[in-house]
Amino acid sequence: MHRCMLSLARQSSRWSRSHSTLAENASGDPRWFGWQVVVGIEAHAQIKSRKKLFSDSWTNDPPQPPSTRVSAFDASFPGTLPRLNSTCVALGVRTALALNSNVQRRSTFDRKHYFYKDLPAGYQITQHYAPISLGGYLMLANCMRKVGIKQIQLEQDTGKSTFDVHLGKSSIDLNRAGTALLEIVSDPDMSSPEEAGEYVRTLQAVLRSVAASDGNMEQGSLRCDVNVSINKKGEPAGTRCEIKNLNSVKNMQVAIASEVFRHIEILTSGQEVKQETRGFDEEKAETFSLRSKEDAPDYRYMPDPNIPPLLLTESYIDKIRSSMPELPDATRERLLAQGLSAQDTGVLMTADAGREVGMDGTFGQGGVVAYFDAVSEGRDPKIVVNWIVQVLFGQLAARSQTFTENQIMAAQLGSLIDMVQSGVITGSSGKLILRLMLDNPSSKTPEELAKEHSLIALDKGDSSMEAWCREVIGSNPEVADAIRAGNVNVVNKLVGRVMKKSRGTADALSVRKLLLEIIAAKGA
Ligand SMILES: Nc1ncnc2c1ncn2[C@@H]1O[C@H](COP(=O)(O)OP(=O)(O)OP(=O)(O)O)[C@@H](O)[C@H]1O
Ligand SMILES: [Mg+2]
Ligand SMILES: [Mg+2]
Repeated sequence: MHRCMLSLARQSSRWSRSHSTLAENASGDPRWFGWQVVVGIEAHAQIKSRKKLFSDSWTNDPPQPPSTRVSAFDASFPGTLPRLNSTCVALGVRTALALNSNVQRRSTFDRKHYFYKDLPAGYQITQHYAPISLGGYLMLANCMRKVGIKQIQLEQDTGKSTFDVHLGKSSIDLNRAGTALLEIVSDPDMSSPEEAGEYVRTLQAVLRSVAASDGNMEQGSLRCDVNVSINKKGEPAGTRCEIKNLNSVKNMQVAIASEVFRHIEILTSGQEVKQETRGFDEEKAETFSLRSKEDAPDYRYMPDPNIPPLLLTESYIDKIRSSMPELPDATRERLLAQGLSAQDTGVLMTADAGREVGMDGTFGQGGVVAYFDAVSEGRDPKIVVNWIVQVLFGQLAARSQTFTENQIMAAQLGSLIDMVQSGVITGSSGKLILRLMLDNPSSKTPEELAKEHSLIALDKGDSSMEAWCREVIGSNPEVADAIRAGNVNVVNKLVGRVMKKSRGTADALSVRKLLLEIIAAKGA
């Protein structure tokens, strides 16, 4: 990545040097003075369903040995027929509604033909002529932009082929073949790499909130093709190039910027941009040609004769509409209204790993926001978010675990927080109990653990607390003298020693107070 950024910086400075005259009448982005950038994104989201789009085969989650999750239909055996998975349709409709798109009462499936080793049928089933949903938009909060959605279509994923250079052999894995995808096609409404990045992140959050997809670019459950063109202000849109196979938001942004610089160089040297499909070389931070428009395959789209039109009733769509979960914009507003900082809200929402979907498309538990909601029920949200973000996330990170591995139940964390708030245990004992719960997950209550480990906070009047204070004063007479002479701050040295003796069960403020009382009484 470092190299990518360097290379971009190089290109950027080269450009601004050679075109400094344009800078004076600059319009828009200083990185490409005088030019307008247009970006449209085709996102392919893998639908989080346990079965494939047209077969009864399980999907490959968690990943299984190659070609063990494949039915005769996915392997394209003669005589097999597709049967549409209703969960995938429900999740498609849910996504469409979340993107303010118009769900079509009638949609159809088509065959898109091309020959590739990971596509046994020689065609992919998609919705070319009549997609499940048309129109819509996504609001980007930071850059204040409304990005239009052109359409959303249901389609099949392909298998995977890998090439072993040492053996000189290609291998095909059909586990992914036939898995359901949603292709979400945006309008060309974005005008910078950053806006494209925000679009993808916002889309990820929406997909996760409706539990339609994990939307993870690195793991391939969200794959984006970006279309980029440039033009001068007031002139018609330029010729677009489509960049495929981008595996992170960061790479996507670098690819767009490098593509913009490439178009500028072509246009300023008097040539024309050719419409192309391009790949992205991460090492060089550059795009490269895959095929030109002339070489584009003729997909010979035709209606799939084996799949009848998908007819959705208004009441079916309404039922899904009325069971829609809270969408990210609404969640953010709700958390902010509860007094959480923008930063904590962002952390909770970013960590919200998505929810499990049942076979019927119903939601289970699992997301960070749902966890926060459960713990903060009847408690101060700001205190709860602090425990989750600072303490729990910190401890999980120290164990290289993610939130999905968190074994502390919301009820356990809730009573732990109550115990600290009411002074039954000290804050440091609370953190210790949380660590114990992570190390040895069990259904034990924090109270039981506190008793088991003798962590119940000591009263100021507790005899052992007074004994420890006297002991510490006795062995540090010079500190006691300094305090009597007016240097009260050094009492903290003694507080630390008493806390150590109490193994954190004493409350620091009470210890401080008691120490000062004893020292003053002695001095009198
Ligand atoms: N001038 C342009 N500059 C940048 N992007 C554009 C421009 N015109 C259209 N686009 C974007 O290009 C994408 C076109 O996607 P679409 O699925 O409609 O067609 P396709 O790329 O030709 O087909 P395929 O699905 O086979 O890749 C859309 O996201 C659209 O917003
Ligand atoms: Mg497309
Ligand atoms: Mg395309």
